[in-house]
Amino acid sequence: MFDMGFVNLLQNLTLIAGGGGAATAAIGLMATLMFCFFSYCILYQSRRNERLPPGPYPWPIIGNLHQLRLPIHRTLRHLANKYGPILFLRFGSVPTLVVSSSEMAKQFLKTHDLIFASRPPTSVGKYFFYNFKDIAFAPYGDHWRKMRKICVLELLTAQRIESFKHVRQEEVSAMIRSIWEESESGRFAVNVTEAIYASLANILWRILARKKFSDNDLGTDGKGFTDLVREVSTAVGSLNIGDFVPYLDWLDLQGIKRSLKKANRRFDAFAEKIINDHVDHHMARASNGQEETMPHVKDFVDVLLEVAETNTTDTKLKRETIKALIFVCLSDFTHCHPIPILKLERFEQPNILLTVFVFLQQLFAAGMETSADALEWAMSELLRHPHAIHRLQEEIESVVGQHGKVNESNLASMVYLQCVVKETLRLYPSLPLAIPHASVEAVTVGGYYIPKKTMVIMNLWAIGRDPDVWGADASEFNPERFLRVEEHGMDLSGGQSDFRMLPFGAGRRRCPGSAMAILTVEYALAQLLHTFDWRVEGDPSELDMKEACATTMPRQAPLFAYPSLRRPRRL
Ligand code: HEM
Repeated sequence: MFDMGFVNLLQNLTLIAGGGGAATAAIGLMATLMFCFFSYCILYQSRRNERLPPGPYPWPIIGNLHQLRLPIHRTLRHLANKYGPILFLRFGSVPTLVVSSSEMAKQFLKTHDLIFASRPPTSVGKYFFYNFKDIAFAPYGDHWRKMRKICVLELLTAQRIESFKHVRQEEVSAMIRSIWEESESGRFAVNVTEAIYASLANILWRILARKKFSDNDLGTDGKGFTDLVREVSTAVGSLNIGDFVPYLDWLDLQGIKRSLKKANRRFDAFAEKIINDHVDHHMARASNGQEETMPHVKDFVDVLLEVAETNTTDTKLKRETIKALIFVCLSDFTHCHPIPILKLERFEQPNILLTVFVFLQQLFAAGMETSADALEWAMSELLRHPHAIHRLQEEIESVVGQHGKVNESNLASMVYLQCVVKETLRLYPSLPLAIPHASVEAVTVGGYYIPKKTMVIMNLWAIGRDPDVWGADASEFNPERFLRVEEHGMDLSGGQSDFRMLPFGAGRRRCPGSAMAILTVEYALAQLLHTFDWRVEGDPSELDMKEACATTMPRQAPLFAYPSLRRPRRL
């Protein structure tokens, strides 16, 4: 993510430095350079007085950005090996701290959690997430607290997750069938990566909005959902110069702000369609008297609309209006259409629908790729370690029998499966650099002065592979390590005191979706291995394991493998 952005960034800096002939740009550049130079002098005056953590010396304007290389988490670990587990850098003019050990992570995410619970202001939060109306990019404060509460108490509760059991069952079974069909009964290798991503996207869409969406649901002109996700992903994955060199922000050199605003408009229209669909559905059920007689499983949009109805005074007002309008419409149902209701509502009270939109987008983004990445890495490592596959298959069979189907309730008895998933997340945390934190005030940590508004990057990838904690084989896939007493029963949710690995972060901003993610990954993995034996072309130990550099950390090359049915069965 950062790397692509960095390449763009350097290109753009070179471009404007070249003049381009535009008088405005030239004047802007001169002013900017002078401003940067003086800011730089002032900042480094303070650096001499305070004991900042160690780090390489920054260049004017771009700071240490020129030192970032692909993949960024590896570069940052390399720098940490040289300068220490808290490393001070400057991304443009933004003071940036990289934390690379579990001991230091504990200082930031436990001892001083409150000070580091905010987020740096980025253009993604501003232009795509409706000026930080989301949860993941929102600064610490009232809005974030409200969003977090809705997430934890309404959307991602154990009960709610359980209520979508049938969705996971149906979609994982559909994935298994499609893998078998695509391989033409095991004769051809299948694209396991593609199958996993499609299945997890279907699961998440059904949890969020009741139905799966295809490209055509967004647009039939080839500008469908995939295109939108790609557009946003590119914008999110680009390092916006303006975020780090604020004096250049107004120039929008890479066109990122334009692109985010455009993507936001397209997503907004799509999300509105989803809401319309929910109002339609609700009205149809109400008119048939089904709301009382046939309760249905509520998806996240249902829950959010309900929360909006009951939560606060202003949202209540809006829901009352909706109810009144629905009532009016119901009194003459045949002549009513829900869309005008929503148009009117949006006009009157944009905040509630906005919250729903933002939640939809963000939970999809946060939940889909992360879980899919974990599953594809687990499959990749297992394919390289046949003894681990064998042990896992034996365990699954001992719990469900040869012909039985895996049930989510069986997972608690599958200890080795849990070890495999933990080991995968240790080596391949889906967000290798978490989501940047920001300090809300100056503080001293580990004897070093950390200025206010410092961006803090947790190198979760480096923490999970620290040989001081995990031993000389820290970079090896060895699920058995989690059977040892010290690691057995290790809780990954980040809400406890164990900081040896942090795939879901820790403290106030830890991932609220960890339980759902682990359940989905364990269940899908168990089904994939209980149904099929797997092999790859050539020597499994030679399987390409390079990671791609995106917002998350997927495989660089898709995983292809041959499935063969373990027992004759109907799929
Ligand atoms: C294997 C799967 C997943 C991994 C490895 C993962 C990891 C993470 C990490 C590292 C963070 C940042 C923590 C920090 O800032 O310190 C995060 C935040 C977040 N995750 Fe996940 N996640 C996963 C799945 C999910 C799922 C399934 C959902 C919900 C559907 C979800 C929702 C979120 C949200 C909303 C945040 C922002 C929290 C905040 O800023 O308060 N994640 N996740």
